[in-house]
Formats: sequence, structure tokens, C-alpha cells
Amino acid sequence: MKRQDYIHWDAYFMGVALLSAQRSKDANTQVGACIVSPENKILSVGYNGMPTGCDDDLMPWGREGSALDTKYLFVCHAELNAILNTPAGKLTGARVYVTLFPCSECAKAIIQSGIKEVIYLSDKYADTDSTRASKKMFDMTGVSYRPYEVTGTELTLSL
Ligand SMILES: O=c1[nH]c(=O)n([C@H]2C[C@H](O)[C@@H](COP(=O)(O)O)O2)cc1CO
Ligand SMILES: [Zn+2]
Repeated sequence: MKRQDYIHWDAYFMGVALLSAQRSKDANTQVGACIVSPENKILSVGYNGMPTGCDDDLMPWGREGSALDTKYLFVCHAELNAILNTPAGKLTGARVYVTLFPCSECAKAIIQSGIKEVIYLSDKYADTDSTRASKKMFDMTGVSYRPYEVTGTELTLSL
């Protein structure tokens, strides 16, 4: 008989997104994304980080102060990184697992890339205009989104 306690697709891909998030240098919010084809093949992963070549140790990671002294103008979001890590035109019909609901800039990139479904873990910025704008655009363009159904599965990685 086959093994019964294997993890299901959603747990597998959200697990990959969570593992990717562990690469983030952001002390406040670590975000991971995993893009998957309709055939359940992983196409790309990403996490929030400074653009390639921008030294993590020289860039600001704060949240407050003048704009140029915070991370916000600089950080490349997890979803955008995952999309940019893929050859153009290859994401049609794909879905993306994200540990945080996409902001409006990432929502635009998701729509333009052809991704059709978003599965998210946290929606902690649900009451921001950015998240509202994302949902408005997803609703208009037929990109579906659903919360990850937490199963209580615990995975331990010893590395
Ligand atoms: O969709 C997203 N994807 C993503 O990678 N991020 C990143 C940018 C920042 O590094 C961090 C958010 O920072 P904070 O929660 O401290 O405001 O998460 C943030 C969002 C949504 O805000
Ligand atoms: Zn974003």
C-alpha cells in the first residue's frame, strides 16, 4: 500500500514558498513565492530582497524616516522576483503560492504575466489601499485568489 502521510500539492508548494522566505534579509517581513504550472511543476521561486548588485549590507532595511532611508523604494518583492526569474511568456495559466497577499505592483505583474491563481498565507495588509487595488484588479481580470487552507501539517527541516 502506498504511504499515506505524504504532503499534498498545496502544502508542498506553500512549503517551498515558506522555505524561500527564509532567505529574506528583511527583519520585519519575510515573503516567499513559488510559481507552479498547471501540471504541478515548479517554474520559479523568489523572496523579497534588494536588487542584484545592491549590497544588502549597504542598503537600508528600516521602515520609517525619509523615503530614501527606508527599504520600500529598493526592495524587490518576492512575487516580482519569482516572475522575473522565469523566461518571458512561460507563465500562462500558472498559479502562484505566496506567503503574503500581493501588493498592487505585484498584482499588475501577476496579471500581465498570465498567472491565473493566487494562493496566499497571510493577508495582514488587507485593510490597505494597495491590497484593495490588487483584489479589484484580480476580480476584473479573472485571476482567482484563495487563502491557503491550513492543515496543521508540521514539517521539520534539519540542515
Ligand atoms: O506583496 C508583497 N511582497 C513582498 O515581497 N513584500 C515585501 C516588501 C518588504 O520587504 C516587506 C514588507 O515590509 P513591512 O511588512 O515591514 O512593511 O515585504 C511586501 C508585499 C506586500 O506588502
Ligand atoms: Zn509586491
